[in-house]
Parts: sequence; structure tokens; C-alpha cells
Amino acid sequence: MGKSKIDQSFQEKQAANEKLFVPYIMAGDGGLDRLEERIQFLQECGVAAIELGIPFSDPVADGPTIQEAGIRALENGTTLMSILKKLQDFKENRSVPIILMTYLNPIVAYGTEKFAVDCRESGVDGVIIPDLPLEEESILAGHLQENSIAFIRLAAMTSPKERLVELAKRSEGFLYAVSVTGTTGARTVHDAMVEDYLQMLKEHSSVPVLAGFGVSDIQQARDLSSYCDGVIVGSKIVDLLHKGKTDEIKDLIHGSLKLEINH
Ligand SMILES: O=P(O)(O)OC[C@@H](O)[C@@H](O)c1c[nH]c2ccccc12
Repeated sequence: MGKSKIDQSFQEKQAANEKLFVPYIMAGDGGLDRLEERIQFLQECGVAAIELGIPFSDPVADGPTIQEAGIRALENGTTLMSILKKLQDFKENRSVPIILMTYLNPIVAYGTEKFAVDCRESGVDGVIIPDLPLEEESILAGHLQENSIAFIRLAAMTSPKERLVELAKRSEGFLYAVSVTGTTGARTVHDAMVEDYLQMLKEHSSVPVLAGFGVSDIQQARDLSSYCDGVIVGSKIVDLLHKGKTDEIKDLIHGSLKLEINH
């Protein structure tokens, strides 16, 4: 089997001594017609992949900023089907890997096998499903594998070590390490725990480890990515996009990509 687009993109960035930066955006926020333009913009900023949220009425793991973006997208009439169709329309015009972030319910409503097949046809490279626990993965894992869609697992700091090791071993494309570090500011004792947690995941993971949750500035992005392979930034990007502050997004991404020397 050939190298996946995610592996290829990540390896290219790492070969250029860059950290991996993965922004999260909500599909349909600002209208689905703007999706292509937004993906092109982020691609030009040098992101390693894009995490694309599917709006859902009951987004239990989303914070307030992402929830509001989801409401705007639903009000625009955005559905999983319309997103996949839109992605298919311009798949030849993008090179950046696309990772769908969706809850299980829309996938089941769509049909699990059809979901995996249509993802492949739309040029989707991976999926993140926050409410699908390890024990229930079999309803989807086989279909994803048949269609070469990476199944990215989420690790939570509160999980027991055994479970984290299992998630790290199974994850494909990358491992999403939920790393809540509290608020901004200087390092705290809490951050030392994040460091241990990320290093432990890196030891057990055969794919890159990316840290996400609560990253909103360059310093946080650099601090976290000094213990792993890069970061995922959601709320901050969603907010800046909504306000049309694209220059600030560019600065945040470019500032976060640089490797810290002597850290
Ligand atoms: O918004 P933050 O704090 O930058 O964190 C990213 C997160 O929002 C994004 O990856 C995401 C959106 N919805 C989720 C649900 C579960 C896990 C992760 C997510």
C-alpha cells in the first residue's frame, strides 16, 4: 500500500524542520460556498492537515466557540451529505489532507459503510470521532480500513495508562492528545503533567502525536509542541475566521511552525 497523504504531508513538514500545525474549522460556518476558499487559505499558510468539523445538534465535546460555529453552520442548512459533495467538487484543487471530526450519530444516520466509501470519493484522508469508544470501534473500523481512511484516536489525560497505550498503538495518521493545560501564562505544576503525558504517548505511538485543546497563541503552541510533534488549534482559528482576521491566523500558524532550538 502506498503512503497516505497524511503521512506524506507530515513527513515533508518534519523533513523541513517544522512542527505540525493542524487547524480545526467548522464546515458550513460562513456558508459552504466559502469552504474551498478557506481550505486554500490554510493550505497556503503551511498547515500539515485540516480538521474539518461536521455540525451536529448535540456536540457534547465542543466548547462554546465551536458550538456557536456549529449553530451557524446548521442554520445555513449544512449537512454531512452536502459537505462530502462539496469536498468532492474541488478535490483536485487541494493538496492538504482533510480529516473529518464528527460525532457517531450523523455517521450512523448516513450509513457506516456508505460514509467510508463517500469519504474516500470526496478525498477525505482521516476521521476523528470523539464519542466512539475503543470497545465500539468495530462498527466502523473495518469500513474505514477498506477505504484507506485513517482512524485517528483521541487520548484523554484522565484515562488510565493501559488504555492510553492501547490508543497510542491503534491510532492511524496521528494520535490526538487532549492536553488541557489550563489558562495562559507561565508554566505551572499542571504543565509538568502534560509534559509527562505527551512523552509517554510518544513512547508508545507509532504515529506522530499532536496536542490539542486550549491552544490559542504562539507561545502555547511552541511549548506544547516541544514535547510532541505539533498542535491542533480550534476555537482560536474558528473565532478569527468568523471575524475575518486572516492576517492574525497567518501569524499564529507561521509563529507556531518554528522548531524551538535549545529547548
Ligand atoms: O478549540 P480548542 O481548544 O483549540 O481545541 C480543539 C478542538 O476544539 C477541536 O479539535 C475539536 C472540536 N470539537 C471537538 C470534539 C472533540 C475533540 C476535539 C474537538
